[in-house]
Amino acid sequence: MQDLTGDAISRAAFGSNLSEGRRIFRIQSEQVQIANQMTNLYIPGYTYLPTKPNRRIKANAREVEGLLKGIITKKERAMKNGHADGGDLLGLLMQSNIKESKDSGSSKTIMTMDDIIGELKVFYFAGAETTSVLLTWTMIVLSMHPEWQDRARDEVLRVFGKKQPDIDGTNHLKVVTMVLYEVLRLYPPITLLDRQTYKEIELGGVSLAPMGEISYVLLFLREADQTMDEEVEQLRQALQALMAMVTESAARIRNLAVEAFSPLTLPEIQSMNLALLNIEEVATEEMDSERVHFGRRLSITAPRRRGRISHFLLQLSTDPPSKPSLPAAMAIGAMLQQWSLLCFLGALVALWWAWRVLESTWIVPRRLGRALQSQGLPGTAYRFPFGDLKEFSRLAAAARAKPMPLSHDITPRVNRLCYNTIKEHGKIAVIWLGPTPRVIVNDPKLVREILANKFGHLQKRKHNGLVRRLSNGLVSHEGEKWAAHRKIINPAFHLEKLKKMLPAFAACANDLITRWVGYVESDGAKEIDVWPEFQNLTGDVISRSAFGSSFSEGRRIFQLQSEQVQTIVKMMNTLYLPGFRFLPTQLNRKIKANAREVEALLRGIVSKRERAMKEGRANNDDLLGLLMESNIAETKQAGTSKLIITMEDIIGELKLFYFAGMDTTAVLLTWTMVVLSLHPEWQDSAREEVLRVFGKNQPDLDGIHQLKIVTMILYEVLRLYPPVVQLDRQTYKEMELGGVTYPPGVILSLPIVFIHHDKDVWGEDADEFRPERFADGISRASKDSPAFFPFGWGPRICVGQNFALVEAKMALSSILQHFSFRLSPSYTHAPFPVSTLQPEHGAQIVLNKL
Ligand code: HEM
Repeated sequence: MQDLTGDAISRAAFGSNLSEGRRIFRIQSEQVQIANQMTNLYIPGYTYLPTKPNRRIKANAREVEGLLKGIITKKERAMKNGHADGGDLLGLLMQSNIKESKDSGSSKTIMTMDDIIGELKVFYFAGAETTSVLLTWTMIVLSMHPEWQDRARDEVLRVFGKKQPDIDGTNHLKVVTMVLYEVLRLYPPITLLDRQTYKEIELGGVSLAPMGEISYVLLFLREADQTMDEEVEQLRQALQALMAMVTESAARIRNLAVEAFSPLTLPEIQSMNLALLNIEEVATEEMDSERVHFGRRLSITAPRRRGRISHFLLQLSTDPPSKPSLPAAMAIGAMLQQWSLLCFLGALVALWWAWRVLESTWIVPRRLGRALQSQGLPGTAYRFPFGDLKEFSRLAAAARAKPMPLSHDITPRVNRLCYNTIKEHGKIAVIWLGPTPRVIVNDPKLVREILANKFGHLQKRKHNGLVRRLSNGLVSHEGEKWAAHRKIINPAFHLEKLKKMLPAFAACANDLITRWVGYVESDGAKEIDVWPEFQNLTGDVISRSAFGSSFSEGRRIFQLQSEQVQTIVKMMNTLYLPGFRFLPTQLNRKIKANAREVEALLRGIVSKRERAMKEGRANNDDLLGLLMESNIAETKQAGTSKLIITMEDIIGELKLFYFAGMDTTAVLLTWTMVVLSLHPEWQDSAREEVLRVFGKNQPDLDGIHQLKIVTMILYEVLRLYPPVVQLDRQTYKEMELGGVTYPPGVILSLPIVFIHHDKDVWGEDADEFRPERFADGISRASKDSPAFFPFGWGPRICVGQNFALVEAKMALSSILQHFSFRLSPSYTHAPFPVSTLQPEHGAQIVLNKL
């Protein structure tokens, strides 16, 4: 119900920007949870402390505001260009704001951007949670009273039959309305309303002074020991009594406070090793700047604050404690000893860190650079400490700044530094993105040799701990661990297992089509940005096929994983210094908090499944079930009692499925839509094939295997726009390759996108879209066969390639059955590599219902 009402607000507020809306409502729900945890004890100024909940709240608020700002700006632009539909809440709000501002004759709008953001945030707070608890209690109450459930159903069926409820009909629902009223009476979503007196008022014969609620009680105990428990308890009781009285009437505070404290004698107070006791309470003007003394050490002060409200301070002075203390000289000596030990340890850590930095940014790169140069390898020389990183960023920024024509010749935009290097130095050349040499290997034969890795001299690049938190699974394992995991994971992706997941693929594709039909029906033709739509689709597909029914938790995971990708990619394109991940920077904290949340969600899902399997009530047709079954089978075969893949390992693999399977397939579908819009003749042939094979029926696996043209098109899109533009391997032992001896520690960069566009390999038409080159299969498509590596090659080839291709064919077939499409005039062609090759400004496509 939370999902439902959040979606309802998102759609009602933002129309087609639904996916951003969803993310906002999730963050807002989290904000409510954190705020609820914090309401118990609030200390003024607390919001400024860098505590975990405070940081989280601020980061969340920034993200929500950023998202809302983006949506509003987009809407403003669309309104200016006259192609905004104003049918959603945001549109109506903005139109009304403009109209009211015009009517009032002012040049500035009445509501600023910040005001609008504030209002939108309130819609979520006020509209999502309240309506969802109403629905939830209604379901519970109607389950407890089936006779009312039946009456409500009879009424609904009488009014609507099985048709979609409409607004006229809802006005005729009498029983349903009565039920909802009664639920609202018994379970009001908001249980309590508060108001604060601001001037003196009379209410029910009692005069209430202007007064706030108790803001907090702070007990500050220093060096307390057990013998004081009793006295502390006494004082605590007195404080509670005081608080109870304070709330009665501010006018009577002083007298009652004295009463409460008079039983506490001075010797009692003195016997306590209580250095400071501090109560702050919002009080009245009457108490203003008044100090009331209790004996010698206890006083109450009420300093003025901002005229109207003042603070009420109860204080014990800090006389020397009665406990015998260390002689001053000894205490100072002990402190110095501790201090010098700390300094010494600090200096050791600093020295170690300085050595690590020097070694990694100066000694090692110079040694490796000399080893490569001496063999005549062309390329750039190392420059401390960034190498070509700054040039890389400058060229990337320059390439991004310019729009590119609607052509498939994308390599100069995707990686300008690599493009320039290949042009200047040839197909094998060195560059330095930071202090590690990177050899570009733009040769399919050598790429196959590297990916085959027959002698085990190569490994995946070792990423730092933060990157590993994104996807610590198969893709980053090496050696025996990789082999054991791959053996267990492989069966889960076999074609016959995909058959079991097909209903999940179909359900997600149907959701997408229903949503798109909804968009189009209201407008005839409709422009949508298909990139976020496909991200949602592929995230949903992984969630459903990995977790079956625990699919809604899956949604939250894929949103967090997408966010992680963005943050980590940002970090990977900067210079990484050893130990950096331990610093509490905003980026590091965000990555860790997200990783913790994803891991906790996954741990919950896996434990639930383990329990269900033990109780024999698990349905193991999803990826998680298949993985767990295969794990048990392999463990039994190996004759060990401990499972080969631990709970932590399974969590790592599941995270990886999201990371590896989501954006990759989403960009494949996105570029396919763009390319088929540019080449309508291929769109038509693909549609003819799909209609010939399936008619208007739901695509099935047998039919999917018969799709020849669709397959050729997907291959050609994967060639021109490979989702993974480059693969990296790092030498781990000395090795020989193409006549050069590489020392350990060199990165071999395999620029898939450059190989896929190389005219020497594919012919003069390499930059053109010609799916027919795949008519006789992959190996005949290029001169130097095979030179097609979208899923990698060799033992580490993508385990999910069948999954991705079946998913893409299912989605594309469903789209072709229902729509024709073309590029929108607002589309800007801007392929850009983030972790995958993404459309930088989205992919705006105009859909026409067939
Ligand atoms: C169009 C979609 C996809 C593309 C282009 C793609 C591409 C790749 C590539 C290039 C690799 C090799 C990485 C390397 O050698 O360094 C890889 C590995 C991998 N992919 Fe995919 N992938 C796609 C979809 C998926 C899906 C849907 C899943 C899972 C649900 C998946 C899971 C994996 C895994 C687990 C590995 C690691 C294999 C290993 O190291 O043994 N991929 N993928």
